[in-house]
Amino acid sequence: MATNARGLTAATTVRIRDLHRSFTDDRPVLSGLDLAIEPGEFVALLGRSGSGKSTLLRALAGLDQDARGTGDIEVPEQVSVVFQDSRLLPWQRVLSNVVIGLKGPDAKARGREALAEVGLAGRERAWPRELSGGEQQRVALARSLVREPELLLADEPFGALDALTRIKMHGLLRALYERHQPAVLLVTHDVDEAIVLADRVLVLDSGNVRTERRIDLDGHRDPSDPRFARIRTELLAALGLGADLKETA
Ligand SMILES: Nc1ncnc2c1ncn2[C@@H]1O[C@H](COP(=O)(O)OP(=O)(O)OP(=O)(O)O)[C@@H](O)[C@H]1O
Repeated sequence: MATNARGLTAATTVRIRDLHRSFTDDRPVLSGLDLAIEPGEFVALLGRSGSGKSTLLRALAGLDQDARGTGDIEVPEQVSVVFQDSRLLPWQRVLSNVVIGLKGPDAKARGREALAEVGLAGRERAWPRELSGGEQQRVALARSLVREPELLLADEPFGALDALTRIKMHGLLRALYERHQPAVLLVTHDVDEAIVLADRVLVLDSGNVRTERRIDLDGHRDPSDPRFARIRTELLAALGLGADLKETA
């Protein structure tokens, strides 16, 4: 089987073995976590507040200098990260933000194409402050995808958006995902968001993945579909919430 530069087999994009992370001596955040993500697989990660979702994502992104711990982490060469805030540079125009650090004579053309893909053609010369929160997140997505990542890490990318914009962003992310086919790890509090978007949903609890649910709904995923509702109930139970509390975890 083919292997890439870091020795991963072609059938795996992410592999984590026996991952331990903590910030203090008395309380481990991740304890013995194993995880594999296949190429092009969309995985959502749920868990109560403080369960270690961001810690796991940051470990995969190599951004966890504050944490101590052991374990093997294998990720592909090209990894992009999006956060809840767009992290655009306010002194750079939109197109410059998208292509920042990107090499090659066609960087700007690729940046323009990425902006068109997220519905922002014509806004290349705008300043970040001239865009709405949703538009700024679109720019952040364009900046991630223009690098054609094999792995996209997303830490509550829609957490700060209003409900309507969030639904639109779900459609956009799913369309971008289908076109570019990166593996995705999406951290979210929103159970419905996880079911709408992911192929597989994991629930993190007490330092490890305690529940894993493949989303076997084909085509358009409708929250009013009884099968969707059943999966939601299952995941809410895994989060320790009753069926009557279904908005967020
Ligand atoms: N830099 C840090 N220094 C000290 N403790 C930290 C640090 N980052 C995270 N922690 C602690 O680690 C635990 C897990 O945090 P983490 O942010 O991974 O949880 P989370 O599941 O993403 O939470 P939330 O859903 O609220 O964002 C928390 O108890 C948090 O206080």
